[in-house]
Amino acid sequence: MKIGFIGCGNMATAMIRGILDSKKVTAGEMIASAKSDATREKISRELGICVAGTNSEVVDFADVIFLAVKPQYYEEVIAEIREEIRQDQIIVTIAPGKTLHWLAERLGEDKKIIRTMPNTPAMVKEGMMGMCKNELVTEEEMQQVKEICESFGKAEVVPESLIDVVVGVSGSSPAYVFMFIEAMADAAVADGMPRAQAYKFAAQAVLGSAKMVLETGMHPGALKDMVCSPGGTTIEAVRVLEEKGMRSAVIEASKACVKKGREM
Ligand SMILES: NC(=O)C1=CN([C@@H]2O[C@H](COP(=O)(O)OP(=O)(O)OC[C@H]3O[C@@H](n4cnc5c(N)ncnc54)[C@H](O)[C@@H]3O)[C@@H](O)[C@H]2O)C=CC1
Ligand SMILES: O=C(O)[C@@H]1CCC=N1
Repeated sequence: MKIGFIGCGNMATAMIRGILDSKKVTAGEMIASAKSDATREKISRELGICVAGTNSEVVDFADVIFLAVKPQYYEEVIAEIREEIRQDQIIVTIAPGKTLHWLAERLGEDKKIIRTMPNTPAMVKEGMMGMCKNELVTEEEMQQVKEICESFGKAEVVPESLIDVVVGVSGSSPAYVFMFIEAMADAAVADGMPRAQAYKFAAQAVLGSAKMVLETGMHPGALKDMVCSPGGTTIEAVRVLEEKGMRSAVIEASKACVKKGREM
């Protein structure tokens, strides 16, 4: 399976690295287009894949084509490649808001389309992707693309009605988690810990807590209770977090994120 990326910024680079490292696809079976000479030189040097100066070259070469440009460029890129896409190719989108219906209207109703939402932890092969497809993509093709995407983390098929929710819970949420880590580290710095050490302690606490949720299968509330000793330190922190509306802030932020995605 030959894989192409139109646009090669943060997300595409992370995904390409994962795919190459998995050895499911060789560098010779991958291509990416980029607009500037500087980006083309960087992709070629860092990833060793074929680099195209035009999006047509990607369409000409690949069986599976990831549209990895920002949502505001989707319309223009689709108009550019629409006539060149063959019915046996699969278009994979990674932008929020662009529904299968919106995409089929522009790409053509006869085109195979998979709509996904990845996230930047793909850079360290700990990504989380939600994906859905139109009826022209077979179950076997979906499975093949899913396996490719699992080379940079986890991937799960969801109904299209949940893709906007995926943006809030995993597509955008790394940003909230980074803010949480930064805030915890700021507090540690305020109490005298060197900054680099503070980031390490805060990030490892988040990593370990996430692993506990995934690996124990226990309820997050029960895991929280295990940390809170009666009359101890943690319950004091929990009391202040509740007073400051932490849960509500996260829920409202995530709902604003999902709402924005639906409007895009
Ligand atoms: N950054 C993130 O955390 C996530 C991003 N996404 C989505 O992934 C997509 C890409 O986002 P990023 O990688 O963050 O953006 P980016 O800005 O890092 O990369 C986009 C690349 O596309 C190139 N580009 C723009 N117009 C082009 C054209 N006409 N032809 C070829 N290349 C073109 C740009 O020069 C740039 O290198 C977006 O749709 C975004 O919404 C999805 C999930 C997470
Ligand atoms: O902020 C955004 O619009 C993109 C989509 C999910 C993460 N970043």
